[in-house]
This record gives sequence, structure tokens and C-alpha cells, in this order.
Amino acid sequence: MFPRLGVNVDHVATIRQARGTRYPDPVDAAYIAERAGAAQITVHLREDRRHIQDRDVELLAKTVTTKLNLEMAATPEMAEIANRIRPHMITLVPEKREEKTTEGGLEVAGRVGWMRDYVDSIRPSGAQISLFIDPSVEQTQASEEVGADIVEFHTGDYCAELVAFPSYEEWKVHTEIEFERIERAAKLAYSLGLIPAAGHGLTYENVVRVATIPEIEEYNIGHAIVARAVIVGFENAVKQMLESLRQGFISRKIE
Ligand SMILES: CC(=O)[C@@H](O)[C@H](O)COP(=O)(O)O
Ligand SMILES: NCC(=O)COP(=O)(O)O
Repeated sequence: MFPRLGVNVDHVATIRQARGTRYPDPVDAAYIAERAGAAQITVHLREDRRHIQDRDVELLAKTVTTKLNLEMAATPEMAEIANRIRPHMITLVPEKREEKTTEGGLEVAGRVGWMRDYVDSIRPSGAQISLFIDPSVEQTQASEEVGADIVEFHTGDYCAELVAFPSYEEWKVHTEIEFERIERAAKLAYSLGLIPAAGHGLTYENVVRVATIPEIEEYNIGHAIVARAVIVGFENAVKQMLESLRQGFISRKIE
């Protein structure tokens, strides 16, 4: 099955918030992304509202014609918003005020009971529930225990750039280890009946190899698409990402 592309429009809002203008509007970007072939729109309503605003989520819930995936921290405020807005999908993510971007996956294994109660508290939204976790065996098993439908693996470590390493060889070894962790976790998730997804830091280049993993059904990608859209336009940027996914898809091994 060809994977679904979820286009994250957070950083369209980042540009708007940088000047406090009304443009560019992530709602416009979502419309163009859907027209270009996105299977869902993803937004992260951060507690500090640094990019996406409540107004964006409310409008997207009314205008998105594919699926709306609301990323949020597991807090009482967010549970109230999700149960009121009723997105198609909710992804629970960890959040730190001082971080530049989401640094890692959600801690599920160390607080299974608490997470199960929180997941139950957002069931009235009717949304599919996804947990944004590190690609580890224990977090994947715990996600199944708390009743998640989907697990999105944080691919940030796999995406670490060459410049962050002392040598090309060390970067290659690191990338290989991280790829294998994602592959193993995806197979485990699939065997447990969870829908495996992936996202964070993915680019037009590094996504190609991940897309060779047949179990991963969904990708949520934002920063790279918004960055390319500045140069080639939003519609072309989405289409080019679908082409990268296709490159991985056609080079899958037939087993
Ligand atoms: C959870 C996650 O990965 C995203 O929401 C995404 O990276 C964009 O949001 P931030 O850049 O604010 O982390
Ligand atoms: N959950 C990951 C996501 O939605 C997009 O992350 P990024 O591509 O902006 O790093």
C-alpha cells in the first residue's frame, strides 16, 4: 500500500507569527496541500501558541476535506479543546517550553495507567488516537497497552545531519542504527495491530529509505515542505514529497 502523506502546516504559521500579520494562512496552505495529494493535514497546537493558533484549528476542523490530525500535549486544556473540536485524529506529543522543536518521543512505558486514563478522557472526541513515541520496543508495547490506534515514530535521530558528527563514517553508522530501530519498531507495531506512522525532521532525501519499510502507512512532514515551498510553491513542494515517497515505495524489496 502506498503510504499516506500528512502535511504539517505549523511552519506556515511560524512565518505569520514572526510579524503578527494575518498571512500566510495555514488554512490556505492546507487547501493547496490537499489539492496536491496530501492525505491529511497535521497541526501542532502548542501550549505556548508559538505557531498554530486556536483559530487555525477551529477553521481547519471545518475546512479540511481529508483528515485533520491534531498534535497536542496530554494536558486538561488540550483534552477540552480536542473534545470540542473533534478532529479526525489526535496525536499526543511531549512538549517543553524551552525546546526549539519536539526533542523526543512521549514517555508511555513509565506511566501506562496515567496514559490510559488520558486517552480515555479524549475518547469523546471520536478521534483515532496516535502516540508520538521513540522507535523502541518498550514504548511500542506500552502504546498498545494504553489503547492507541496509531504509533508515530519520532525520526529525529535518524535524520541527524552529517555536520553534527566528527566524521562521515560515524554519521553512517549512526544513521544505520537509527534506521534499523525504526524498521524493527514498525514491524513490532504492525504485529500488535497498531498502525505505524513516522515523522519529524524528514526531508526529500532521507525519507526515501524510510519509505522502503512496508509497514509504515503514514508520514507527517512539515518543515522540509514549508522550506521548499518558499522556493517552488506549496503545491509543487507537496508533489515533490509525494515523489520522494514514491521512490522509496518502488524500491521496496518483494518478500
Ligand atoms: C510533534 C512534531 O514533531 C511536530 O509538531 C513538528 O515537528 C512541528 O512542530 P514543532 O516544530 O513546534 O516541534
Ligand atoms: N510529527 C511530525 C510532524 O508533524 C512534522 O515534523 P517536521 O517535518 O516539521 O519536522
